[in-house]
Amino acid sequence: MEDKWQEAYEFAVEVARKAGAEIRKAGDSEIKVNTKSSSVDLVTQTDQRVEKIIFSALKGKFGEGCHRFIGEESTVDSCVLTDKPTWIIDPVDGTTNFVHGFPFVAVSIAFAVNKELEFGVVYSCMEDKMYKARRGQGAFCDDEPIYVSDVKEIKKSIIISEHGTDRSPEKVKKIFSTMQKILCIPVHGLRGSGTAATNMCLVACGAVEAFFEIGIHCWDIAAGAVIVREAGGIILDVNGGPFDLMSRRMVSANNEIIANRIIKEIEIFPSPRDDGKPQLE
Ligand SMILES: O=P(O)(O)O[C@H]1[C@H](O)[C@@H](O)[C@@H](O)[C@@H](O)[C@@H]1O
Ligand SMILES: [Mg+2]
Repeated sequence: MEDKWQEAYEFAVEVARKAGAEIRKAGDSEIKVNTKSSSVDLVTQTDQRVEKIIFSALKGKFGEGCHRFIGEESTVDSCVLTDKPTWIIDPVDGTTNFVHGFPFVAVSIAFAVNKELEFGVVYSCMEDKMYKARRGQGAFCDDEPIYVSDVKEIKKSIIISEHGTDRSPEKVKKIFSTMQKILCIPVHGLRGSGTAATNMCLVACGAVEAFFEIGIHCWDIAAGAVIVREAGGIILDVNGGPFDLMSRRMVSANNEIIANRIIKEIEIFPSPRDDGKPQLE
């Protein structure tokens, strides 16, 4: 049977690598910082320019007719998944890191058809590491197969959590209360790279056991979701239900035991969905 999406997958890897090179060479002139949802939710000209580069490469190859595009800096098509082939893109995941020269910045490109994620590509451009996965065909870093950790005891785990860009006191209180409860299980450690896409790849390659966050967006996690699953991991909603790409919350983990142990400690707070539908409790 013809494999319809292999060419698109390989092209996405090429585009991610080129986009990463553009990020690396962006000089100080481009790091003119603007803000979005809060004074700490940063965006730069590089975010906008690199998204344009990615979009024009994909539209040039696949046309604008039947493919839809969801991108952090434009969301020309609203964040509603249809059955149409849909690209879900974060051109610079870890923008704050990029502005500060903190070396974890990723290009995240995911592709969905019939509302199912077909492949994900995450290029950690400062590390020059290419993570990728196609549904049902395994996960890779620089073409080497990667697998989640086999740790089942929470007290032998490292957990990643991020505080996000919302600084409202009630949310910050819940985020840090959750972190405190997890830290004092105790786990071996808490970490965070500052980019959700990279955090998910760290789960996929077994460097950490889980990453959870409330407040991320579909473009931050769509590619990482494919990579975690194909590396043998699991992704759930923070309430233990099924993962919902547009819900702006998730737990990704090496196995169900670790995922459910983390879920027990998470203090959930509301976060408006990417697709505008009412948020679940
Ligand atoms: O760099 P972004 O694309 O804005 O996403 C980041 C976010 O800024 C940061 O606060 C964390 O939520 C990360 O998990 C996101 O990837
Ligand atoms: Mg992002």
